Amino acid sequence: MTSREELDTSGPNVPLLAPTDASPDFRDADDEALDPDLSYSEGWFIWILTFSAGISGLLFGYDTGVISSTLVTIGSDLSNRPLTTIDESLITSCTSLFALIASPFTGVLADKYGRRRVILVADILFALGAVTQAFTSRVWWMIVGRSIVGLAVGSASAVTPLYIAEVAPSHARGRLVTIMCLLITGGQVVAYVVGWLFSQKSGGWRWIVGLGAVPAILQFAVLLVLPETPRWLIQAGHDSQAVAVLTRIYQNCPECDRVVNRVLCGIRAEATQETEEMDRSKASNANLQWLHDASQRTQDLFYTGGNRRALIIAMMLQGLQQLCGFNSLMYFSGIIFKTLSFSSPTLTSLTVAVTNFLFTLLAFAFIDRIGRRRILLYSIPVMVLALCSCAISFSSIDIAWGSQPPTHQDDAENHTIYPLLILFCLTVYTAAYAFGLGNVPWQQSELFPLNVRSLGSGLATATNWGSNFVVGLTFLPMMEWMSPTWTFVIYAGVCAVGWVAVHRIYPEMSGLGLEEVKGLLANGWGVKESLRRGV
Ligand SMILES: O[C@H]1[C@H](O)[C@@H](O)[C@H](O)[C@@H](O)[C@H]1O
Repeated sequence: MTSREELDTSGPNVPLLAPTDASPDFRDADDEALDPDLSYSEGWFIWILTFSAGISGLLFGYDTGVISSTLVTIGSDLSNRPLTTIDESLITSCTSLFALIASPFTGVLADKYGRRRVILVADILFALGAVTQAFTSRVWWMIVGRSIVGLAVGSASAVTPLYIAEVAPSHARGRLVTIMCLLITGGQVVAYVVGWLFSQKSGGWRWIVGLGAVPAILQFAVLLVLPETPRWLIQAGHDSQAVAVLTRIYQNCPECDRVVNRVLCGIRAEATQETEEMDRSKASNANLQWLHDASQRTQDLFYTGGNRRALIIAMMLQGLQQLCGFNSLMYFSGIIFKTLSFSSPTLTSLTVAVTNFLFTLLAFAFIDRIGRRRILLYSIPVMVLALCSCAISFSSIDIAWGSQPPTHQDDAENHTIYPLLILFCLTVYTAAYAFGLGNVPWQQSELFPLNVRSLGSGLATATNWGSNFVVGLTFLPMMEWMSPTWTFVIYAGVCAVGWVAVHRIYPEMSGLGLEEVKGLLANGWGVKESLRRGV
């Protein structure tokens, strides 16, 4: 372990540059000239770090995607009876509920023990949850297994984007975090395919859920040899290790030493400021210091204007990502397509999952070029149009939406062009969602300064899971009690309100260093400054 004082002699042999400060004019000409990021392609090391951490995304996608096929293939294998509606609701929603519980705590743990260790613990939980589900013969143990997976998904979804954002060079941060989203949506496609392959086999559902343990074990093994993020290492006082990691990250950069120093200065300035603040307020009992620090961070998050604004933006985006209703398709598209008389509802549902994956791939290619804000402002109106067209199409067919199972009032009437039109609208909606809202909110970590980053990310992730839980719980009742037309009109309304919020308060973050964002939000929402700067 190396102390901060040792760093100046152990770091790269160039003079230290002044750290970027929190001035509203957050990026000066000198920064541009020195920008490490604009003219080189990142090396293999950063890709290894990103993909290794991103396996959590695959697990997240797989474990949320398998539920629909699992439920329809369990039959009477659990507790020697068919699943009741309550069983099905509990098995489905306990995962989001426990993810909601885990995510804010993850923030505190990731500060104390490090980002990587939290991912390792999540892997153990993923594997434990998968094995519990695969070997159980009781409904209650199935619920326990799904809840353990929920804890894993909640912590992994909070800490993985944080890990990736903290290791990524700023010019590629958007793309690298989007890899996690790519793996989430890829995991959902794999889940649908595995579900389809095993659904005909007796007891096939045990394989469907049990296979979730494999990527978890793989990730555990890989992450054991990979490093912590440079930002956490500096915060924890391991400066020489941070220098080593940064040097490997920027190895392809023409002015590697200079760039490493610049990044290091920015991080150190933030870490030092935080240490000074923490030193000023010591807990009376040393054993409770971590609790004291956590409460100090919480106060800092809520009472410092810039941090509070960052939290509002992050929570707003995560809430919007879920309340726009996309996961109702993920969980219930089979039921929707069955009601619309498609001959193979599961195969039709696969179009949703595949479209989601392909357009996340497109976002991966464009996010750093178009910018986060602009991508949302372009894609949300398409979602609104698609949802409204969907609502109109639903109003044109005569469907009585019963809960178990949905029934048709008049089958002949439903065999019209409208089911195809609805499929088309839902595909367009999915494409627009995947291009924007499906991934931009996961860029959340870049909004927060170091001292409140993991707590802020944890709370934003909790908003995601809370809203996910609400949509999962309310979609079928809304379809039944309010009609499909009004359900989709409400989702369109949420998207429209969300567009206005994005337009007013979400500044463009593309290309900014993590330490520079603080300056942008310090005195206001920073929208105008960010647009003046351009992406
Ligand atoms: O970013 C992901 C992705 O869009 C998934 O398809 C969706 O199921 C998740 O809820 C979301 O967080």
